[in-house]
Amino acid sequence: MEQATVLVRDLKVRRGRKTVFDGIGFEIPRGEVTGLLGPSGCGKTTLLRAIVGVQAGVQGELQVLGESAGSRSLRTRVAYATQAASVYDDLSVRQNLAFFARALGAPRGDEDRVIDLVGLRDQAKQRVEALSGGQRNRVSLAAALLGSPELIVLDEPTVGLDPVLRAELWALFRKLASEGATLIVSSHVMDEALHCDRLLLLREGEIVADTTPSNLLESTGERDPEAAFLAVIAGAGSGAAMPGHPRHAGEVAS
Ligand SMILES: Nc1ncnc2c1ncn2[C@@H]1O[C@H](COP(=O)(O)OP(=O)(O)OP(=O)(O)O)[C@@H](O)[C@H]1O
Repeated sequence: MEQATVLVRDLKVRRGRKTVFDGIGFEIPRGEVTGLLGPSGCGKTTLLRAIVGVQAGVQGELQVLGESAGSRSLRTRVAYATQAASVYDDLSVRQNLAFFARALGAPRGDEDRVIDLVGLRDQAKQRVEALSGGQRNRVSLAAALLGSPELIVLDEPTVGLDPVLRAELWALFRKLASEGATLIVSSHVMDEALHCDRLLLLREGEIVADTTPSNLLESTGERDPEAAFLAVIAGAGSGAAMPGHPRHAGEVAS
């Protein structure tokens, strides 16, 4: 069997006094878009931070592309775009990306490739401070795509975007996956589930479903992901999803 891009076993994470995860496990296959979905505060950002190796207080097994999460050798193979755009306001879009490209050792001219990918060619010469919030976030996303990383981790990349831009970004994520990249995309908007190949549904630090969009709808008998998520939660509340119980591909707590 092909090695999973991300393999998590008995993961425990403490943040301050709070236990955010108390023994979760799952695998993320290569070349797919996995949606990490769940309500605000359920642990999405904490899990993404653990996967990219920047979260403190982590215990358990966490393998990324065959290495321990956060290993030095993963620096250029794994990209992470946080919720808050981390870009320089007083530089233009192209200057920002040229700077990050040099820092990463990305190929010459890679900034223009990623500017085109995120649809910011017309804004390339504009200073970031003059962009809209959604455009700023796309600069951050473009930075994550520099150097063609194998694993791309995106924390709520579509938040605050209009429906047209959202659809364009999901089309981009699908294109990157079709070219072989593995994407993990978090969202608290359940409708975004339908764009993903796989879903990890989180609630209060527990994986309540590790499934596909079609299995989620089929197993709950619901038509839309929001209702399906609520049905899964209702099932979890009845004791079907035990805390820390490792779930298998396609399994839904119901
Ligand atoms: N620095 C911190 N110290 C202590 N607890 C924290 C810290 N950051 C987050 N938490 C707690 O950890 C839990 C998970 O937070 P996390 O940010 O991972 O959730 P999330 O699903 O990404 O939420 P959102 O969708 O609102 O970004 C929450 O209960 C939160 O209060």
